[in-house]
Amino acid sequence: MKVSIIQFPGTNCEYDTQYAFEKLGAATELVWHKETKIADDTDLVVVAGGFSYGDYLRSGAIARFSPVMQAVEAHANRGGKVLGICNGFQVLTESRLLPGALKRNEHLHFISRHHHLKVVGNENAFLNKLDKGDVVNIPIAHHDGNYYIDPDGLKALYDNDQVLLHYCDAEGSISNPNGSVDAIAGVCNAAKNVFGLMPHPERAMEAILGSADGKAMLEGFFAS
Ligand SMILES: NC(=O)CC[C@H](N)C(=O)O
Repeated sequence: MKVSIIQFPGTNCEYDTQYAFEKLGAATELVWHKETKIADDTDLVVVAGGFSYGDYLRSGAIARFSPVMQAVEAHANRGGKVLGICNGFQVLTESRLLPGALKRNEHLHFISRHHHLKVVGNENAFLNKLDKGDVVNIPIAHHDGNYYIDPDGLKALYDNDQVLLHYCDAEGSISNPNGSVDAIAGVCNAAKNVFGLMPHPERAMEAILGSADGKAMLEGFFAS
């Protein structure tokens, strides 16, 4: 499996992402945002987390215009898989490759800690190694993680199994750290080849660092 990881000025999770996928056995390449091509044989494009363009204007709003995003869009439109983690999720919503938007956290604070997530949708190329209702423990680190979508859009997401993850507590009851609509932590597009989430599975690859639950999430891509 080959994974292409996109870097913008201000991206800071690309090496963690590379480490995580290589640990699972993938070959990886880093792709600078000025590139206009991504390797034709890539199986997965990951838009990594961080603070692209310093989060000026709005998180992801400037990165969305980088040259590489045309190649990411072309890859997605061919049915290729794309995963956006945290700032990558913000870039994908700004690009309209994913529905909804990420607003400033409700309480206006940056949050950096582990948080539990409940699997809502697993019939996709991302979370198929987990069962619906499974609870995983994954770090979050953001100030703009407050997912918003209007009521019609929300209904469409549930009708089409596009809601992937809810924020919850260790027992699986809803626990919303940032004000997201329905405590949504991750979604996919209607075609189910573009995925985005605010939490960082690439930072949860070994128990000694707090959790290895990220493995089971990312392993889904190896199954399909
Ligand atoms: N860890 C990250 O990717 C940070 C995401 C984003 N820039 C925010 O703070 O909301």
